[in-house]
Amino acid sequence: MEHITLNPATSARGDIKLPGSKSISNRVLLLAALSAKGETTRVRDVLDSDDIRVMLAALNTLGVSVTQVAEHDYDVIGTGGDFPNKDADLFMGNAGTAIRPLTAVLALQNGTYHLHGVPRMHERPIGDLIDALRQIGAQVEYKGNDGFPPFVLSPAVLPDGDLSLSIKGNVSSQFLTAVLMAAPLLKRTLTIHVVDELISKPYIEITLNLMARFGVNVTRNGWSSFTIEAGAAYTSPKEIYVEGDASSASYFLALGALGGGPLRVTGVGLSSIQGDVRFANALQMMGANVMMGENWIEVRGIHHEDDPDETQLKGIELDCNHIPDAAMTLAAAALFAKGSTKLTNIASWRVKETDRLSAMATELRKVGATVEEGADYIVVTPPTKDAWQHAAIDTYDDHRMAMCFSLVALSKVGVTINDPKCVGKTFPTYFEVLQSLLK
Ligand SMILES: O=C(O)C1=C[C@@H](OP(=O)(O)O)[C@@H](O)[C@H](O)C1
Ligand SMILES: C=C(OP(=O)(O)O)C(=O)O
Repeated sequence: MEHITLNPATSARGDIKLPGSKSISNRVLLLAALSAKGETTRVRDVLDSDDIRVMLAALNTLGVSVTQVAEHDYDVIGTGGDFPNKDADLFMGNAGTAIRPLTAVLALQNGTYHLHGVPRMHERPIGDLIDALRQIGAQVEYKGNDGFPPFVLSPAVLPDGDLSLSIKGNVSSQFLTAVLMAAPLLKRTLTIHVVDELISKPYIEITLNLMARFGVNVTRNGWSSFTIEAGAAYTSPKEIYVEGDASSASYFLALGALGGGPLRVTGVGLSSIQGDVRFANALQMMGANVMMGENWIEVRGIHHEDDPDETQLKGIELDCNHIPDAAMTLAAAALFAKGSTKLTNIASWRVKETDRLSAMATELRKVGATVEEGADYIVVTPPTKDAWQHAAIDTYDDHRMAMCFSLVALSKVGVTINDPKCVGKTFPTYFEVLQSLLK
């Protein structure tokens, strides 16, 4: 198996420009494609990674004009919400931000579409979204297991008059995002009722913010209902910049905290629309020194009084429902803290790229930590000074497992990461950027 060994490093410092946000790139590419017919949107600073390639390839197959005009910039021509190709087979890889919104949009295209992905995608739930879409007439036939891809969408049969549906929010917020983004295609007033507790709420704020940038304002009643009026239609903002990826920022911010810093990331900051910028607050709770500008975040560690080479973070207890992706980075940073760290309300970890609660517990133990794995929480107690082990970390085809465990390079034993190329899902150049910061 391919692997990368990171030798023990004593510090991490430097300045990096973040790659574009996965969540924003995929939303904006789709919204640009749904904008008024013939309008061109120049989308700048798009992330170059597997998940975005899945969206770009799907739009291309669907007959949308998407032209790369510079390394990270694309011109997308609006279709008025009506894709030219009405019959397509679409490979969705393992990209939640591609398959979920596209399912809702394609269910309303008056066409026939076969959606499928990698084997893990076929284990990731989508039933709550399909159930919601069926309430407004979507025609969906599962081709494997009910509630999971693969499936075939056929032309919807819409009921008359104003529409409403109920959607469950407790497995993934991407289902609500998908229905919100597709709603203007109905050209009827749609009211969405959210049942059960909605998780990962900040991602809904990203969705609403970007829909507004494309001219669609959603009326909301807190987190319980959302209404999109009949006259809503996407219009192109002509040009839009994708922020840096706040989840990718978390690895570097943690490195700065553990490796002394100063470590500055540019691309996200006070004006970010991504919830994962709040990872910086969690690091602050652990004792790191954090500064933020509009478009940058800088972190320094707190040095141990007796040993200036050691940073001294402290364990925390935190409800991480609002930062499900960056929370994984806290679990890895917890290896270096004084005392235990308990991360709660993270049941969704089990249905992502892998069962992340189980994978995280297994790999943290290999390094020497004591770990308690609950149904929806994890408690990490760091190894004692002599209990650190150099481990070969399995990554379960999960980019975040690989990136999180790279923090262990700052221990006295270093770390080996198996199958490091899995970072291609969101950050293909991660290990090169990392090496430039470690000393
Ligand atoms: O909407 C989005 O862009 C995302 C929502 C989150 O998923 P859940 O809502 O399933 O927690 C997050 O984990 C994922 O990486 C991206
Ligand atoms: C959960 C993730 O991805 P997806 O968009 O496929 O849900 C992730 O990137 O951590």
